Amino acid sequence: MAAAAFLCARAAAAALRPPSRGLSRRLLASRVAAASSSGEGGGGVEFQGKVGFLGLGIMGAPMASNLIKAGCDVTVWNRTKSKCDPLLSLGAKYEPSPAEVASSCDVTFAMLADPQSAAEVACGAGGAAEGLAPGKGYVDVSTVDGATSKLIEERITSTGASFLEAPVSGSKKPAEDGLLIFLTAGDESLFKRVAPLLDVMGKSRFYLGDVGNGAAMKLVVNMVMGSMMVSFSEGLLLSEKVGLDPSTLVEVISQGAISAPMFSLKGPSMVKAAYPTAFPLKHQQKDLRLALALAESVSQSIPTVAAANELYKAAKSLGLADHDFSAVIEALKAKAESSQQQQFVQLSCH
Ligand SMILES: NC(=O)C1=CN([C@@H]2O[C@H](COP(=O)(O)OP(=O)(O)OC[C@H]3O[C@@H](n4cnc5c(N)ncnc54)[C@H](OP(=O)(O)O)[C@@H]3O)[C@@H](O)[C@H]2O)C=CC1
Ligand SMILES: O=CC(=O)O
Repeated sequence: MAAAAFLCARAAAAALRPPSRGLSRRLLASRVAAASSSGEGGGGVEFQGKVGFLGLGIMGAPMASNLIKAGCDVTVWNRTKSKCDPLLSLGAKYEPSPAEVASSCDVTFAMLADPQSAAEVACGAGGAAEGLAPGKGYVDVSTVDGATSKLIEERITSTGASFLEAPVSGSKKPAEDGLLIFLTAGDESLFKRVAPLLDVMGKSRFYLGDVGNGAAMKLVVNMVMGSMMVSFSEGLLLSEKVGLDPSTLVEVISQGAISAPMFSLKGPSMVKAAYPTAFPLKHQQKDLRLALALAESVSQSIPTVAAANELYKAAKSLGLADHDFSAVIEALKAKAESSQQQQFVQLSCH
């Protein structure tokens, strides 16, 4: 079972593709109903309990918002309390700690920045585990490494509650549109229980077996994405250097075999040196760092990813950590400038 991946076919949800900007309350509510009545997932029991949501950043806020719009009874918490306000205006309740959210809800989702914050919010003082008990569920949708996920699982299940890791593929807009891809692993009955909720927030869900497999799948996907972005950046800069219009390159790529939504989406703003944050560069670098450790654990060589990681680190040191990850192109520009300066110094010295 651990190695087997099951994509749950959800014909009803697939038929309910969202409009281009966000999902209407009616559409979201119908998604809950469709997923609940589809009968798949061990009975497709309708989710009627209370839902907690911890972490209202770029991803957590629209995910929680979609649950509220779908008619779920949602209680939120965020370290920076002001980020709860838009959700409270939509009808969410508030509790002052992760423990209190978990104790007042049947199932609690967590969407935190990194392994450290995910572990702290789940297992630290006032953390979710303190409010959990048998019958409750904890679903961590943050991108972390398998070891962190297993540590969280151990603490959560020690309370008698059940645990599901469920990192997501898809960025800010897919989160707004309810089009995320869930990469889940862990307690299969919890997976089935929260399926109607996952179907509100996402377009598909994979169940991958043991805890760690969801994290690993997410890291592999994101290491490919991070390297693709570096390669794309190199292409944009080279095209410009040799006198081509990089906007034309974006168009050419969009029509061929290497076309990818990411290139079409990010390319036009990258050409204008604009990097509105959808996926923060610091998180992409974190994912590459974790993917490198994953590869190391099985002695797998991933030299392209290692090189890409260095570039994201350089971009962070240029102050670009909170920009979109497409700002990695600025690290390449800085490299080109510094090698030009070095050439100039060498020429002047001779
Ligand atoms: N953005 C994207 O496109 C995608 C991101 N992801 C992953 O999802 C996760 C969240 O990403 P995103 O929403 O973009 O990130 P953000 O940086 O926007 O949000 C991070 C969240 O974590 C909270 N947080 C950070 N440190 C702590 C801490 N020590 N204690 C408590 N809370 C903390 C923040 O709280 P506060 O508001 O107080 O800072 C905030 O709620 C990451 O793991 C990321 O890799 C996955 C898919 C896509
Ligand atoms: O983790 C980022 C994403 O776009 O997926």
